[in-house]
Amino acid sequence: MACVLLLSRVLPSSHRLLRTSVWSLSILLTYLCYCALFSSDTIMQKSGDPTPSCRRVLADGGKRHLQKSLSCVLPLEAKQNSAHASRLKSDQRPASRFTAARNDTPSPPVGYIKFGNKKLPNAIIVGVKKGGTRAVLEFIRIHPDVRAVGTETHFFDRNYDRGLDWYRGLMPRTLESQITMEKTPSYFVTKETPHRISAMSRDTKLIVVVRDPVTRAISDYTQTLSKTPDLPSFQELAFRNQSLGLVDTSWNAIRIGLYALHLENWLRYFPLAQIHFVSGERLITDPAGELARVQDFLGLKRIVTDKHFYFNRTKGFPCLKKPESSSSPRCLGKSKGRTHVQIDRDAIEQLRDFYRPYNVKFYEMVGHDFRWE
Ligand SMILES: Nc1ncnc2c1ncn2[C@@H]1O[C@H](COP(=O)(O)OS(=O)(=O)O)[C@@H](OP(=O)(O)O)[C@H]1O
Repeated sequence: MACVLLLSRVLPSSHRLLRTSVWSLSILLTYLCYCALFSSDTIMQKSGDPTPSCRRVLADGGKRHLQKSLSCVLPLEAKQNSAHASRLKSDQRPASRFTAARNDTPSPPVGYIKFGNKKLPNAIIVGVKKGGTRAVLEFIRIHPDVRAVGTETHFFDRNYDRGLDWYRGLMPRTLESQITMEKTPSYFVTKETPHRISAMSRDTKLIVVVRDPVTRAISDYTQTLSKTPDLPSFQELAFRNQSLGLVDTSWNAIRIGLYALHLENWLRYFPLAQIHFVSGERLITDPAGELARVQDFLGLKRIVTDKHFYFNRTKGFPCLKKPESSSSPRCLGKSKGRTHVQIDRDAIEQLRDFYRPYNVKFYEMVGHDFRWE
């Protein structure tokens, strides 16, 4: 622009035509310079790679923004694996598999790194509903060699038609040394499930969290009542005729507690040694002890120990201690540990009498007395 002004001063005023041409040329040149300078930014915006807010973070380049920058470019799975990688690091475990993510060596763009592969589960928590399945999954998945699907997949009971590739797609990525897990408590009482799981792999390890069937039924009812307030009373549903002590075994809350019957179906497809039973009661009084047995069963080093738990008096349950990376301890949500509906003693006694022979049979089958009295 300065050149143009200079030119227009030195030229005589009679050369108006020439001056107009120089002005036009200068405007054109200015426009071209502008385009050349700012075109790269325009292209980045159009390609839509980072979101605008992420672009700001990336442009800052400050160290404290690195974490946020990663979350801008990493896909969800890579983020989870990145979290897992840092967890391994804090456990002082070898980080050799994660060297690709270090920025002191040349590496591909972070957004394209994917750790491990999606594998079908090696171990499944198959039941029982309201037994304490969520607690077992959340406790075992703090083990660095375990990765799990957070939600219940219901593949083997409701989604079987979608096929194994769909199921595999739900799984988190795992490294060779890690095991994949999921939990869906309704599997234990679904007739087709044992056969379907054995068709996927006869080596699948199965975990069943069992709890006194009477307390379990009340817990089940309490949950349903919280969603359906106009439900008939517990007694109305549990008995065909309460004065005669006739229990209604067609009611799911009762049927689920017939553990011996359901187990018979599983034993047609899996040896007992491949099924591990967790005591729902001991899971509350001694979570570390139960988790030690779960880790042994899964062939894992005992890494989850009593140092990971504390008893939360307000909640009335064990919770996970505050992890280094987080500001708050981890207790299970409000849907776990609801105050149970009060059921009269007679009804409870009748149900205890009803379940006793099934419980005894179950203790014999598994070789362990759970002492539900
Ligand atoms: N640590 C800890 N925190 C909270 N709750 C715990 C814990 N350990 C076991 N439990 C018991 O788990 C019961 C819920 O069982 P599930 O997780 O299998 O329920 S569900 O089937 O997934 O809905 C839940 O049952 P209710 O107390 O009847 O709600 C708990 O008693």
